[in-house]
Amino acid sequence: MHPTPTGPVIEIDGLTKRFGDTTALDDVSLRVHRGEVAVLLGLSGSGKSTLLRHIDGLEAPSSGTVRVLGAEVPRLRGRALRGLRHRVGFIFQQFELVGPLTVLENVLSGALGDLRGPRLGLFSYPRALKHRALAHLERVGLLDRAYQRADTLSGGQQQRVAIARALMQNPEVLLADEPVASLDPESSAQVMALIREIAAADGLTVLCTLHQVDLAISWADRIVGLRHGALVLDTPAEGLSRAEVMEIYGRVATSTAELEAVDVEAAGLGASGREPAGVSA
Ligand SMILES: Nc1ncnc2c1ncn2[C@@H]1O[C@H](COP(=O)(O)OP(=O)(O)OP(=O)(O)O)[C@@H](O)[C@H]1O
Repeated sequence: MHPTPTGPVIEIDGLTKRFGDTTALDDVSLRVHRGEVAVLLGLSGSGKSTLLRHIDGLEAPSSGTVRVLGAEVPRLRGRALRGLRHRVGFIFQQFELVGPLTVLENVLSGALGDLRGPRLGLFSYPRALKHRALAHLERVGLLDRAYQRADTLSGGQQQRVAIARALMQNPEVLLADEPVASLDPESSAQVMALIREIAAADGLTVLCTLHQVDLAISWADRIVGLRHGALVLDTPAEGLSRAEVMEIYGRVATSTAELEAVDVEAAGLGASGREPAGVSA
């Protein structure tokens, strides 16, 4: 359990990020409070990953401020930056596990920040850490897979291992960058339900990018929409209609077929990964 709220966990003000001629984020201001579960929606290239990366100090702003858990992230260096990253778990679309290692070793690697020096093999980890790792595996329903090679698991199982690894940090914030983009609908639903359950139990603040509009509405407390790097929607998810959300994508779609077509393009499964034809910015 984490301390009671004393203000926003994530405070972003006037954040602009340019990569050469590309404005990836355009004057974004956002507050996320402790325990909130928010989804970032937007077309491919709208700046979602770049926003998450600023929160973890992986990108530095061109202008504006990013405060996370009270720290000015762009000013952090060395130990202070590692300290922040310890409190912020990050899970990714491609799980980022070490395939030939066991599931348990992958989970244990989440605690490497607590240990001095590299670790080779299971015997090199303290027993107490192994117990913690096994407890997290039990929590994600994979205790029976602890000694299996990570790359022999299904995609959904691998993402659950990645969640267990993130939990080894005992994080206060969880960032998830398209955590279910490579999963089938059933595994997606399981992984998202698991994140929600853990967030509620541990008081985690979650910011998650997704491409599935319906899943976002049913799963999140709050929907934040980015379009061309600018924040164009920030609203509670409850009661939100799909059509309202689709405005993020540049138009109000009218038919189910049209909505589905936009979802496919938004997920980068369409031909271009850019805005649908006929969309005006
Ligand atoms: N390191 C970089 N160098 C140059 N351009 C970058 C870099 N990172 C991101 N961009 C550009 O910034 C814009 C936003 O990219 P970002 O990855 O944040 O979008 P996204 O909404 O997460 O997209 P997707 O849904 O496809 O992951 C894009 O135009 C991208 O090409």
